[in-house]
Amino acid sequence: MSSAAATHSDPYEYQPGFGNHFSSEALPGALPVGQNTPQVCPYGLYAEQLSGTAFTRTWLYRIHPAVMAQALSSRSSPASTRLSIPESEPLDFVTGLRTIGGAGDTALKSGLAVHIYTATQSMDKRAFCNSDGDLLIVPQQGRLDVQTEFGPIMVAPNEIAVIQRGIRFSVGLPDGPSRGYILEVYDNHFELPDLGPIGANGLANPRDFQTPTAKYEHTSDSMGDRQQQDHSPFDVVAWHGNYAPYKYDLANFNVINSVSYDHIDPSIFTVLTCKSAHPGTAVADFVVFPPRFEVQQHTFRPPYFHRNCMSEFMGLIHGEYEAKKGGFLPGGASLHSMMTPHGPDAKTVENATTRDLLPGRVADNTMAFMFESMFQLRVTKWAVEHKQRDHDYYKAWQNIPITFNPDQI
Ligand SMILES: O=C(O)Cc1cc(O)ccc1O
Ligand SMILES: [Fe+2]
Repeated sequence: MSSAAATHSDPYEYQPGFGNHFSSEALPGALPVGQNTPQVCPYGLYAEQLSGTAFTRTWLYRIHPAVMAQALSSRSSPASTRLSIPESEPLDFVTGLRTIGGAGDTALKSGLAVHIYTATQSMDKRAFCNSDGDLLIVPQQGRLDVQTEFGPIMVAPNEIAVIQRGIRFSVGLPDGPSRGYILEVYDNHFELPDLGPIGANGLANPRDFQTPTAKYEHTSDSMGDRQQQDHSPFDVVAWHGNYAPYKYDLANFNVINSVSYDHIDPSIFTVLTCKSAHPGTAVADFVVFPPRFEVQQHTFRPPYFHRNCMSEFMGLIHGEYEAKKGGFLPGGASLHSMMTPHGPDAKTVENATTRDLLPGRVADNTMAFMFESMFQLRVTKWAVEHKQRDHDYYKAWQNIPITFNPDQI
């Protein structure tokens, strides 16, 4: 931490070098030693991560998390909402589909979209085929009985289904009114993440993915969406190949995490990824926050405060999300756009900084998820103006205790 020679016109101190890992303290001992996210930071500061890319990031130790400044402005940009099912409206999976936002261009096969569906009716003699991209469907309420050209898939809340570009399907609602979330990617297919040093097993294991078996319908009823036809599109009697829909039960996710100290980047919870052409970045990652043990010592265990170079769309399938217990409801959704400060709410902070760090569970019976993208999502007018948008979301961070004490050390 040497300083470059100050000239008379420049009174400030600097750290020399280009692209180094720098570090700087305005008060001695303000940087935590040997870890990024202590349970309580020196001087009562808060840890906040600012990421520039997957490979460039800096930890800031500050008096107020950046989200508090934003909370003061009436134009707070993190957005949160809860979706209700319009029970009296006859909507099926396709007519009940609404787009929250997206980026890119289907014509160039580049980008993604985030949708939600609320449906009250099964698709009746109607089939759907998406030519734009692959769909990752996350039911939140009600099973989906998905008839595909490859055979049927029954997908329940806490399971996901992937239906790729061009595959015809029709959705029945065996449990009545249903809702859920959809991630659509235009570029590539979803893949399992590279496991790197994790090795051969862990996270979502290949054996737990389930692809349907052939089942055909031989009818002469008319069926079709924009296209009419006098027979069922589900008349495939046999098939083989490596392009087929599948489902996956999130309860099978083999959770890997820190068993010593510090909060790990949530990329460790990636179920599926749609890679971009740039190493280390994804068109979209599908990430889950499952029930698990938490054992990290001398650590602030919940998600840390951060400003991310990726866009984060989150939903909750059931239970409570660890960073906003009670403040984020099943069927809700939040969007923290690129570089928008966010983090745990005031209650979570208070508990996490004062609790005994005994080994314990991160809430049982919970499943939150995140669609995380390298792209900046443009939000639709429909979503921005939705009457259930939570305009009080910023209040989650208003009462974070300011614990800074410069005389502490
Ligand atoms: O914002 C969130 O709640 C998602 C999230 C979780 C986590 O454990 C670390 C970073 C992150 O963005
Ligand atoms: Fe986040």
